[in-house]
Amino acid sequence: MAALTSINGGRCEAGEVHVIIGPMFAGKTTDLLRRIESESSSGRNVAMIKSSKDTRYANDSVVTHDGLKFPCWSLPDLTSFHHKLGDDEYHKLDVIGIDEAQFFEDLYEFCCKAADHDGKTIIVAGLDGDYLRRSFGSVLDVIPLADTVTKLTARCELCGKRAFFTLRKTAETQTELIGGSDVYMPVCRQHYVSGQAVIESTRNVLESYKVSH
Ligand SMILES: Nc1ncnc2c1ncn2[C@@H]1O[C@H](COP(=O)(O)OP(=O)(O)O)[C@@H](O)[C@H]1O
Ligand SMILES: Cc1cn([C@H]2C[C@H](O)[C@@H](COP(=O)(O)O)O2)c(=O)[nH]c1=O
Repeated sequence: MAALTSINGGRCEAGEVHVIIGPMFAGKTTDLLRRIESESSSGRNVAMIKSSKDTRYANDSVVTHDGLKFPCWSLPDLTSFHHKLGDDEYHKLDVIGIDEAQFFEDLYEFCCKAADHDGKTIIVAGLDGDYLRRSFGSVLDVIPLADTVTKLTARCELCGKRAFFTLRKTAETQTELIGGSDVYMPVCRQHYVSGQAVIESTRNVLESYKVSH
């Protein structure tokens, strides 16, 4: 506690890190908004940040797949947040929500500084895995920093069972591809494996067609 007290310039405040993960459509943004609204109703000063890479819906709001909204800072990185807000406003903040956390390369450094040194509560929502079920960005890196981790599930679009994974329906192969239900669907394990096989064989057919024409 002595170390925290001195780090915080005499204020005896400990920060917190809470992480919400899961596939697309699992309710990560809905849960993040609910927690931020509840903190705000308890009188705490809150701010929301989302990645400026996500150009779906509004630029100045975090929006759920059901259309719920909350005003936010849309930023290319998290390091610029303190500077953009200014010292006075930053120091007044108690809680910071981060949506689309997979797109922030500086997530780990930001959470360390904000929670350990500045006494903030950080609530992070993002994809743990990409469409190939590989670790996405730095989301899994912040789990060792976290007080709590919540893994949500969606409903498999093909059978209605619990969905743990996100299937990309198109042939594009880059990791980052912004989209909603036009490009992605949540699926259970069985339908991830069968769906991925169909998409890969379609991609191979398209590739061989390109080579021969
Ligand atoms: N297959 C699905 N499974 C669960 N929810 C779905 C599905 N398709 C659409 N939704 C809607 O998406 C909402 C969750 O949206 P959101 O919080 O933006 O999710 P996330 O941030 O995890 O992508 C649900 O409340 C539900 O109404
Ligand atoms: C699986 C996967 C997703 N994305 C993108 C698609 C969306 O723009 C966001 C996720 O949004 P949500 O709030 O979780 O619905 O990430 C991507 O770029 N690459 C992927 O593999």
